[in-house]
Amino acid sequence: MPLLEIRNLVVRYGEIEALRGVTIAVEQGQVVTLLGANGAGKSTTLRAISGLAKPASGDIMFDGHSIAGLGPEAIVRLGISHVPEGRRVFPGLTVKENIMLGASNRKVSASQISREADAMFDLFPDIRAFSNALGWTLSGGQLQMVAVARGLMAKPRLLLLDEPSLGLAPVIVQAVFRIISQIRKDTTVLLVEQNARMGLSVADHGFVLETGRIVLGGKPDELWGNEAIAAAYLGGHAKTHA
Ligand SMILES: Nc1ncnc2c1ncn2[C@@H]1O[C@H](COP(=O)(O)OP(=O)(O)OP(=O)(O)O)[C@@H](O)[C@H]1O
Repeated sequence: MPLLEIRNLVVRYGEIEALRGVTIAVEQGQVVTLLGANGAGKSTTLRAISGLAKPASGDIMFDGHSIAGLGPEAIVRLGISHVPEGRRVFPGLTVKENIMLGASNRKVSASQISREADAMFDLFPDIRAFSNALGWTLSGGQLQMVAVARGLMAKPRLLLLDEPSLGLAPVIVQAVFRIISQIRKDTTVLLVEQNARMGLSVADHGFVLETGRIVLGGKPDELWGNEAIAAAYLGGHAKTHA
C-alpha cells in the first residue's frame, strides 16, 4: 500500500479548476518529484494534501486512511509536514527558535526539542553560525535551509517540499538537494520542482502536471527525453517571479 495515494483530486478556487482529477501514488521511503510549468497545479496539490486547500472531489489517502477534508493541524499530527514556497521565517526569533517551531505538533520536552534543533545544524552546517543570534540576515539559500530544518523538526513521515531550488544559486541548490538525498532514509518526500533536471536527480519516481492533470509518470530515466519533460523544463527557465 502506498504511503500517500491521491485519487481523481479536484480543487477549485472559485471558477478556476486548479486540479482536474489528479491521481498519484507515493510509496514509503521514496522521493517523488512533481514537475510542471508555472500554474500547472503543483503547489495546489501540496496544499490539498496538507489541508490548506479543500478538495471539491476525489480522495487523499495517507497510510490507508482518507485525510481529504481534515484541517491542517490534524494533518500535521498524522505526520505530514509542508515546507511552502517562500521560506517564511520569523525575524524576531533566533534561527534555532525558528527551527524549534517545527516541533510544535509533538508532545516532547522543550529540552529534547532544543537538543534535536542543535542536531539539525549537523545537517545544515551553513546556518550553525546564526543559531542563537538575533537580528540575523540570511541569504536565500540559508533561509531555505531554515525552512527545511523546521519541516524536519516535525519528524514527518511525509515531507512536502515546494520548490526548494527557486531563486537559489546553483551551488546552494546542490546543497539543498544533497540534504534531500540524506533525509530520504527516514522520510518519504514529495518534492515540487520546476527544475526538472534537479528534481529528477534525487527522485525515485516523477510525475508531470499540466493544467491540473497528470500527463506523464515514471522513473527518472523513463522520463528523460520526453517532450512533456522538456516543456516542464523550459517552463522552469521561463519563470520570473521570486
Ligand atoms: N489562491 C488562489 N486563488 C485563485 N486561483 C489560484 C490560487 N492559487 C492558485 N490559483 C490558480 O490555480 C492554478 C494552479 O496554481 P498552482 O499555484 O497550484 O500552480 P503551480 O504549478 O504550483 O505554479 P507556481 O509554480 O506558479 O506556484 C493556477 O491557474 C493559479 O493561477
